[in-house]
Amino acid sequence: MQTLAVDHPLVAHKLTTLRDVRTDSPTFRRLADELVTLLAYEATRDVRVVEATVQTPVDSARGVQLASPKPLVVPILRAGLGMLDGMTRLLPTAEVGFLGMIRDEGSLLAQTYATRLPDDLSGRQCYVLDPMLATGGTLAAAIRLLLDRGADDVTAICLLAAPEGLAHLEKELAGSGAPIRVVTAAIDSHLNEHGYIIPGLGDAGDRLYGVV
Ligand SMILES: O=P(O)(O)OC[C@H]1O[C@H](OP(=O)(O)OP(=O)(O)O)[C@H](O)[C@@H]1O
Ligand SMILES: O=c1cc[nH]c(=O)[nH]1
Ligand SMILES: [Mg+2]
Repeated sequence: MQTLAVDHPLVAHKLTTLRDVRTDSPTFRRLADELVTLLAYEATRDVRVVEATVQTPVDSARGVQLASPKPLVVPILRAGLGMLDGMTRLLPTAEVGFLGMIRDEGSLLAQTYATRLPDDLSGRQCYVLDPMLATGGTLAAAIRLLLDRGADDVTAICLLAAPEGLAHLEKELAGSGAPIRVVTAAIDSHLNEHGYIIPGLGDAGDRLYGVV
């Protein structure tokens, strides 16, 4: 599994404001949207393309186009939805599927409550969107579900990741055969006893959707 913490002053600046408890939900939503576009630029370095020739107004030009089948973008509801527009801005022709998952705050285990995805993902590159990689339980379950349907290349795009969550993903998904990548704005220090990322940014879904 490859992990990339994107090192860029704009990412760092936007993340700092995103963390700030004084940042209201409209601003939080805008910053999450801007951050995912910056992260998606790095996360799509391996997006599959095929050679293509087009006619310019003056001559023919050899280039590339996105390969088929089209990539699949999977926001994990609720908080992942705040990253969807920023991702489709970069990959407008991608298909979008949905997973609704919620972490039980006692057991910290992820439950899936909604699945709107193709049954067969053979040969598909998938980009999973979830702002927070804390224990890794949610993303591990989501990526496992995609691999079980045949996905052969999965990249998770997060805003914050905890070392514990990265280690969990590594353990759960090692040996899956398909390339698994995590692209994040930062790797934070640790999880607290409630499974929250420290220093983190609080509950991403609550901050995105005005739950005070
Ligand atoms: O790595 P984990 O320990 O699984 O925690 C990360 C998950 O927790 C939060 O979701 P939550 O369950 O709070 O639901 P929400 O997205 O609707 O807020 C967050 O959006 C991630 O999906
Ligand atoms: O810090 C955390 C951990 C899990 N989920 C969140 O939204 N924030
Ligand atoms: Mg969530």
